[in-house]
Amino acid sequence: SNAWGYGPTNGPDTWVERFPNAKGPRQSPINIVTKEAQFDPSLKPLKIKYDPYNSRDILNNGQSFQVDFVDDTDSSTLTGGPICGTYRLNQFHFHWGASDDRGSEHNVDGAPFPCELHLVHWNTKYSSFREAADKDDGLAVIGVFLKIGAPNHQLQKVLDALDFVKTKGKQTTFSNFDAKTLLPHSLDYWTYEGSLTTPPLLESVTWIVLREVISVSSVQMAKFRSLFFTREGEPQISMVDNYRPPQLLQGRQVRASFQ
Ligand SMILES: CCN[C@H]1CN(CCOC)S(=O)(=O)c2sc(S(N)(=O)=O)cc21
Ligand SMILES: [Zn+2]
Repeated sequence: SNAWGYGPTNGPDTWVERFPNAKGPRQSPINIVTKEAQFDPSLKPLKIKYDPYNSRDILNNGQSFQVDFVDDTDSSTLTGGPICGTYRLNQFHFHWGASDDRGSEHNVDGAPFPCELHLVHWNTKYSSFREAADKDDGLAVIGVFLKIGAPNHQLQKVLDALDFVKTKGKQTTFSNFDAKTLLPHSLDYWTYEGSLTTPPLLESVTWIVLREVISVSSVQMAKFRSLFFTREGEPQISMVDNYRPPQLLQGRQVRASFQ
């Protein structure tokens, strides 16, 4: 099928054929060169308020798995930081590799991490997530790197649900999950103007990449890799290496919230 993906015939290098944004001026992810990220004292601290009551379900969408949130009120929001106004949490998902030496989308000083968490928020100046998704200031995504170390007990709650969403299209209820428990202690961040890292590659994302990592064990990484890109009953293709490589900065400035 001609659907986009991460394989040899439909992967990131082929996306430009159907999604011309791939050649745009503000594409993501990027390699963050820490020495070139300029401290900006005007950047505010991130203010993150997540209500566990809003978590709804977990879904294998055939490219990653995501935890969806009810976003019809301002109970799970992101404010402050580089953004103006209030952005609501819509979903979070991950990108990971076939082995621990790769998997993240952003790189730091040329190095990838085994996994990267994305928390996707939309600007409430627009009437819905779908309306916000293609506006210059429509989305704000918090990126968190995962590094191999001690098992992450908060993450384990998410991983335990993966047994029920092994194949594309599967979803199950996932309630009462506090996404804040996935964040590191420090909310120091790098920020730059970018895009979705998957088709349609819309240039509508203010990226907020946290400097502090969270831990994940190698056993937990194997659980991510137990998922499939494919539907039940189709020949199985393991869901691994679902990351886009870094894109050209094209003159953009990466700012740091810390010195
Ligand atoms: C598999 C499809 N992924 C995308 C689906 N959505 C786009 C909806 O277009 C109308 S979305 O806004 O939820 C996001 S955020 C995101 S990333 N990796 O940049 O954080 C990718 C996608
Ligand atoms: Zn993502």
